[in-house]
Amino acid sequence: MRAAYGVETVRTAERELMARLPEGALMQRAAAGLAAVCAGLLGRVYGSRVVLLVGSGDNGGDALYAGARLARRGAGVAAVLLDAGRAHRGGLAALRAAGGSVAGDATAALARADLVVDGITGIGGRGGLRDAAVPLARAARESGAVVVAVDLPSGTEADSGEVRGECVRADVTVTFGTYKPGLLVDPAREYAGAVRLIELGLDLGAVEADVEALQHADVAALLPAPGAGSDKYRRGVVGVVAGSKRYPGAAVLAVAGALRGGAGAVRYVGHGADAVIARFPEALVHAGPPSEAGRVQAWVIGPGLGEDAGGALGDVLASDVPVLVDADGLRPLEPEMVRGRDAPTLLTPHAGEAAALLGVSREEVEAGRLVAVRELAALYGATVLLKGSTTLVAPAGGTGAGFAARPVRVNPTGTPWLATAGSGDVLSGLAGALLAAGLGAMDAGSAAAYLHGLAGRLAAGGAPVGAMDVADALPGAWRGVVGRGRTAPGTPSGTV
Ligand SMILES: NC(=O)C1=CN([C@@H]2O[C@H](COP(=O)(O)OP(=O)(O)OC[C@H]3O[C@@H](n4cnc5c(N)ncnc54)[C@H](O)[C@@H]3O)[C@@H](O)[C@H]2O)[C@@H](O)CC1
Ligand SMILES: Nc1ncnc2c1ncn2[C@@H]1O[C@H](COP(=O)(O)OP(=O)(O)O)[C@@H](O)[C@H]1O
Ligand SMILES: [K+]
Repeated sequence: MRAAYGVETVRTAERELMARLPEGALMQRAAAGLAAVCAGLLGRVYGSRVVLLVGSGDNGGDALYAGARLARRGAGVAAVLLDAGRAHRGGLAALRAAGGSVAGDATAALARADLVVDGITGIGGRGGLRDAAVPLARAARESGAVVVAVDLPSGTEADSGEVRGECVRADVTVTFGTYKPGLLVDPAREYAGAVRLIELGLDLGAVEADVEALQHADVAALLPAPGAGSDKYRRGVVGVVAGSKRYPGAAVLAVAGALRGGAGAVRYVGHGADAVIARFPEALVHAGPPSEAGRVQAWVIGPGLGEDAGGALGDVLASDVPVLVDADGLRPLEPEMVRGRDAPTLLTPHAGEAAALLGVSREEVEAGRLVAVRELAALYGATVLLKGSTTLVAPAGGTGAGFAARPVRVNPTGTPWLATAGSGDVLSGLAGALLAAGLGAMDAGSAAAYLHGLAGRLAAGGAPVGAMDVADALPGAWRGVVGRGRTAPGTPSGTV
């Protein structure tokens, strides 16, 4: 599990550690790690040109001390100070002592740079870059130099992943002590590039993370495997209420996801029965209301249902088994239809559907995904999986302190190739099968998103794919997770 902690938690842990270490030791650890990453990126340090963008806090201090280390190895290091009177004094003295300088002309220095170190703001930055820093962020981006962000790309919000206005776009972010939520969640994640963690020795073992990301080994441990005593009922029967005369394909895709998710059997209810049977003769189909379709261990309702989702929705929500509500099933959904349920409910909106449920704009949801997913989980008292470029899963909750303390999961495996019609239907079926197998709603949602992302990558291989290709790649993704997860835990390449 990869964990990310918010600013207050990081500051508390840093204070506790600093009290046990000589003064400045932590900043030296950070600067040493930062300088080592920069040296690796430069290849040859001697003779290279490094520009430090230095804000007035400790983030700038890290940049200055790292710059001093590079200057001692023969790099030409120039610091651009945002506020000359407030730059970190010790760091500036160290840079000067090592032969570095303060740049007179920032634009000229940036134009010649091989590597730019962004030390404008870290966890102390608030509310987007201030005016004086904006042209520097732009010039860094346009310089063609490698940009290394210190702790966070300046201009991103550490706790929420929000980006307000101009922001430094980094090739690599060297973060200290722990990941911060903003490094894992879009839109900020996109600005961070590849993220490298430098351990500082913070003691966060007893603290609940704010955001966490499953890794191969975590998912491998969650996925069900049939045993000698298994039969189709014990493996879990999924009921799928999806598709309509207008959208029969959604039924096929949701059933495909459910079958590849390990369901012992799939009961399909709706107007897409002929299409479902033509593609999946193993499906059991039923024309009547869901409550008369026979026993299931979980329901999936919504993909491609069209306008008349209301009756069937009431029917499945009245059941005593887990229910996943997606797409058209979300439209008639009111909080009170979900809040009183004893069995888990998992809602899987994309940003537009989440916006409609919250009564805000889609842009607002996309700009503040963490806030939106937590709000929805509180409003509906349900687990919520918010789809998109970084899919998030928030635990069912109320508004109490206990709720706020539980981590939101972020999926690290996604790929933009998944943004294709019907791929969400596959995800619904897949997550429904995991619910039917007995996984809790958080685990079912996050393991499904993980496999779905991997399947998208496998199917795409760098070229466009359709939703059925993603479904067909699920067994390969499953095998990859189970096989690798037991021997060599790790994330797929290219993800944080
Ligand atoms: N506390 C510690 O023990 C350690 C802290 N470290 C570094 O210290 C950083 C935190 O330092 P600080 O608390 O001094 O905070 P920062 O250096 O992140 O930022 C605070 C400074 O930036 C200015 N500022 C705030 N918002 C701004 C904006 N939107 N645009 C431009 N300037 C803005 C403020 O006026 C303030 O001077 C971490 O991110 C990390 O890089 C590391 O050295 C590791 C050890
Ligand atoms: N930019 C993106 N990067 C990664 N994944 C994405 C992106 N956009 C969409 N996705 C994923 O693609 C799937 C689309 O689902 P959805 O929006 O429900 O579409 P549909 O209703 O057509 O199936 C979701 O799993 C979502 O997380
Ligand atoms: K920074």
